[in-house]
Amino acid sequence: MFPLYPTRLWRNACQLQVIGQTRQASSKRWQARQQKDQFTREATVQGLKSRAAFKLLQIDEKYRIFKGGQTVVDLGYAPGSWSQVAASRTHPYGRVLGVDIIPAQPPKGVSTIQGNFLAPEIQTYIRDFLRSPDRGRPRQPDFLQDSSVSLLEPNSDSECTVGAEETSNGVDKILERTVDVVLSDMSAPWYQTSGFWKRSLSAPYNRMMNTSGVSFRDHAGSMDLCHAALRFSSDVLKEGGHFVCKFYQGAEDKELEQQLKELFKKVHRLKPESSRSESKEAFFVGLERKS
Ligand SMILES: C[S@@+](CC[C@H](N)C(=O)[O-])C[C@H]1O[C@@H](n2cnc3c(N)ncnc32)[C@H](O)[C@@H]1O
Repeated sequence: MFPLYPTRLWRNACQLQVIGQTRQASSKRWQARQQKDQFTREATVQGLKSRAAFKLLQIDEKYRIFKGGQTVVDLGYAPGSWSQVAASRTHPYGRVLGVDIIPAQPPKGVSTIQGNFLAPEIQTYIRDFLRSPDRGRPRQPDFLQDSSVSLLEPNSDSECTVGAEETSNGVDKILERTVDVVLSDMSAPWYQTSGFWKRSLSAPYNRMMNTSGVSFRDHAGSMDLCHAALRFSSDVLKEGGHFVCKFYQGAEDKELEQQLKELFKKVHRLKPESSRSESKEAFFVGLERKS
């Protein structure tokens, strides 16, 4: 029997129900928006793990960051569409290492590490992986395998750089800079408390939200992740290597841009067409790491 006069517990229960309904409504709106979105539809058609692929494809179209044979590190790879693009662009001798805090099915041809990139022990593990030049690299071209991202044609000027640019064991012995491209699409994950929660390796988005929706919080969180990605790049990127980093715009992004300019010959700030206009996300591209 419901109490005649609402108790505090009862009022709280009603409030929780309203919050639950609002969250369900917003997740329904999110699903409806996804269904209408042209990039989401295109991603499904092309066998890509998410629409995020098009942001990287548009960046690569503009700045030509990928070549065959490169070593690419993809920070915050899940569900894996950037890694799919990188694997396809660096095919057949390239290697792609994805790192994510949440478990996700590794895309084909991609090595992955699950862990918090901000944790020093995880970074040590990543560096150990990268130090062995052949770890995660295909021994021979995988011509016979049918690529699930066959519609992503490699750049016409692709070439295999293994053995051409590197020292005999593939490692820059002095600085241990083994990486050609660092990508970071990290944004602090927020657990969903209701909605379409699902226990699944192949749909990690269904367990997480990418942002809190509070712009200062998202900006501050993204600055921490970008600074960490930049510090890491400064240790592992080869001279001439490139850096792509998603960030949420705010008061501190100028300082990050300045730091990028110290490390790279050219720095661009952009918002690709496929990035939702209402979102504060934008991207920095650092081209050609200085010596
Ligand atoms: C927008 S999603 C990346 C989408 C991905 N680029 C793609 O194309 O499929 C952001 C990812 O960053 C990951 N992430 C956030 N903070 C992280 C951290 N500290 N360490 C590792 N991964 C992190 C999240 O778990 C999430 O999967």
